[in-house]
Amino acid sequence: MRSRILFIVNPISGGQVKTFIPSLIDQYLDDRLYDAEIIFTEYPGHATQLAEAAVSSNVDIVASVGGDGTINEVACALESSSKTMAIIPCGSGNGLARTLKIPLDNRKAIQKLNKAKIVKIDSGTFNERKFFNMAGIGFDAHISALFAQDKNRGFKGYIQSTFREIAQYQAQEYQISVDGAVYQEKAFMISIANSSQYGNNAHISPFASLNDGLLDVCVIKPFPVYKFPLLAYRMFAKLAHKSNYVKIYRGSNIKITRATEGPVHIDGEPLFFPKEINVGVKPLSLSLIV
Ligand SMILES: Nc1ncnc2c1ncn2[C@@H]1O[C@H](COP(=O)(O)OP(=O)(O)OP(=O)(O)O)[C@@H](O)[C@H]1O
Repeated sequence: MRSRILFIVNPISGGQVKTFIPSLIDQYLDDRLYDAEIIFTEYPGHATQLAEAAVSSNVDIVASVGGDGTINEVACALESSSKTMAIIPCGSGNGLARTLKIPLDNRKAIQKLNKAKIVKIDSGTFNERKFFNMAGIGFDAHISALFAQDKNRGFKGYIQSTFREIAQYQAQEYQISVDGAVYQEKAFMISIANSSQYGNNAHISPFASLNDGLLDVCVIKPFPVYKFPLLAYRMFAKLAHKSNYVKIYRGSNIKITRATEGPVHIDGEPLFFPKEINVGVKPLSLSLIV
């Protein structure tokens, strides 16, 4: 029997047009295996609504065609359901897709669905919100907020915002509790890693695992701006843990407290959160085709 698959396409992710996606699906998805439907999102949050409707329908698989933000919207609806998710990476960073080794070439990613292998991954919670790749506080939350307003999405825009802001950003004090141990840290940013990378192969926590039931709390200490290229190099070389400016704690029951409420990001999407953030993990709660 053919599986019913719904492709949810975010037309703005990655700053590239997606009009070619339906013909790629038509050409490369095996129609002996799949009965496909394709819907383009019309506004932020629409992917969650479409995926929620799919959960209570006879759709078997929901494919997110976009970046980590679109994956988050779809996965929020599918997490802990009986449905399986697929990913066709079309974002700016594609952190989760890269970690799962899903081809970035859309044709190959679609063809892979014809030889589906299903895995389960953990998901994280950041207060009441779910995340699947990375959540964070500090500089990257600040950049996410700026990037969300930028019409020119994509890697270049992200790098431009980072270089413009990095020298002015002020580190903050945080209290971090990880499975009962309490640490006081002044941090440039704190990233909670389910996967190892932010996207674009920038690995902040090279040994983070998507299926260990744990999250990595990566504290990036304040650093002189001239050290940024070395820190960036270490991330791309999967050596961030060797930096004097990076500390990684691992656990499942995490609480972060800062002086005031402020920005956070959840899978790259900016939000405003209270000063106390409870972080948890739901082991193996999302089924994914890889
Ligand atoms: N039709 C739409 N119009 C405007 N925004 C949309 C639409 N559909 C979805 N969005 C929003 O687009 C945002 C960006 O999506 P996404 O994260 O997938 O792309 P990206 O940021 O370019 O990639 P990555 O997260 O991999 O860096 C999300 O916040 C999502 O809510």
